[in-house]
Amino acid sequence: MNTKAPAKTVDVVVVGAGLSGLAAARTLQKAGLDVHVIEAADRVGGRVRSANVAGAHLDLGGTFVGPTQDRIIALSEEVGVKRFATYVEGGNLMHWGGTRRSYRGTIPSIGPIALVDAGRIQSALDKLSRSVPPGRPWDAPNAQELDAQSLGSWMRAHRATASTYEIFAIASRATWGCEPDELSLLHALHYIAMAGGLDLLLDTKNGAQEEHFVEGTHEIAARVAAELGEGRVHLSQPALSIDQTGDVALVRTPDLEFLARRVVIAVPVWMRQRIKVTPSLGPDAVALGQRWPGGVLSKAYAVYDRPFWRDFGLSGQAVSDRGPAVITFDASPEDGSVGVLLGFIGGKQARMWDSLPEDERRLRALNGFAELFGEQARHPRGYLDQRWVTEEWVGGGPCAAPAPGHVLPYAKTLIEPQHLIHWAGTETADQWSGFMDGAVRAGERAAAEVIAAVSNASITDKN
Ligand SMILES: Cc1cc2nc3c(=O)[nH]c(=O)nc-3n(C[C@H](O)[C@H](O)[C@H](O)COP(=O)(O)OP(=O)(O)OC[C@H]3O[C@@H](n4cnc5c(N)ncnc54)[C@H](O)[C@@H]3O)c2cc1C
Repeated sequence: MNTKAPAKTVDVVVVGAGLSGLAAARTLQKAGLDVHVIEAADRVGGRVRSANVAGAHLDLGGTFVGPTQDRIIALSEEVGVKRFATYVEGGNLMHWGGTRRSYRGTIPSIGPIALVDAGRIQSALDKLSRSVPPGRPWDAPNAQELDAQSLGSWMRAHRATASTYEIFAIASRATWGCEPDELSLLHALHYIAMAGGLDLLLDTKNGAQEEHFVEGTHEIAARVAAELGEGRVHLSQPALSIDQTGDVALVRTPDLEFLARRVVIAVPVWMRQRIKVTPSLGPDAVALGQRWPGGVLSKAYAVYDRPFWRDFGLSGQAVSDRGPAVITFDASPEDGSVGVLLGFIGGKQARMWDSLPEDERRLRALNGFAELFGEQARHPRGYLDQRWVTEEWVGGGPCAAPAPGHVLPYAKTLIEPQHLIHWAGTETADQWSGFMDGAVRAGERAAAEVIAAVSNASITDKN
């Protein structure tokens, strides 16, 4: 017997309550539309998630923001979530080729010759990225040639030294959750262009890691969801199917049905294929969902009585060629009342480490912290890790990592509306795609599309 309530007639259904879907819903509601959000998981936030461990607040997914990320900053300010500067005082550390050294700045000091070589590759990548128009990678000169190469093969063709290659491999693991050989060069360049250059992308001070949020990033999502009002966000309700007939879309979840004038889909691009859409999206749009997989990026957090590394003049920021965490940050609260080390584990290291049992993951992560910061790091008062591939409705992160040859054929279908369906999600942004800022921008852009479409339809109806 079918016990479902009768289909509810609404203006817009938003699929996915990550920052993108929530930003879309907020904009649509402010424009006076009747909006409902359906979310597959039992919580809002998607790739932003928080936890409290041993007195510390931890951001398990999206964490940092920086200059030019205006939309996430504006949204956080509107809902009253405050920011503070990431701790950067003192020396950074690197564990490289079996030895530990201190350095300042973003590129580790692996010796003068290696430093020059890393700078050369960075300049060349930055220069090439400026030839890729944000939001239109297909318009780049030589787009085909750029898409046919991987970031790794390009570095080899440009005779990057082994150290330079490894530095950019670490950046690739932490940025895209994949190895340089797994990523289309065109995608890497487009991503860099959308961030405004490698310095903005990789730096802490004056870059994307400059600040984090006092109450955590999840609080932004939670407050936007609360603002939407009681009964507007439906948890544990994955969109199963969307049937578009004439000017109405029937959206089905396990327990609910909606008849909507428009639908905004704000799920990770590789999750699109789990929703059955009729009429079919068409071969390229279907292939997009299959050929733009999520990367593999995990996090390990250790909580200490104090940020003890600061006593030794260290910032807590480190790079390691051994891992499992290849990059670390001091993620302590603003008042330093407890010490928090955050380690990023990505790409091939994450694939190996993610499959270990929890006690083994913890042991290896803390060994890595101890190699960098000394024996004290082996004994935290709390520990937590997060493996994003294991999240049923996110299944990877931080963003899409398409292989060589997989950008050009499908990129145009990323945001092309399909009859009554509009696309959001950070992967569809043309600035800071892959970041929380891109998620908010994409949600607001999709909402603007819907508002225009619905007002045009109303004018046509009246005539
Ligand atoms: C480890 C890690 C670190 C990161 N660090 C940073 C950082 O420091 N700074 C930064 O700016 N960004 C960072 N990011 C990226 C950032 O978190 C994401 O870009 C952003 O949160 C994506 O938001 P979104 O709304 O586009 O997608 P998501 O957050 O993935 O939201 C999509 C939602 O759709 C839901 N969903 C999926 N399928 C369905 C379905 N069929 N029906 C209904 N709902 C569905 C999912 O459950 C999810 O809630 C990081 C990400 C990770 C994983």
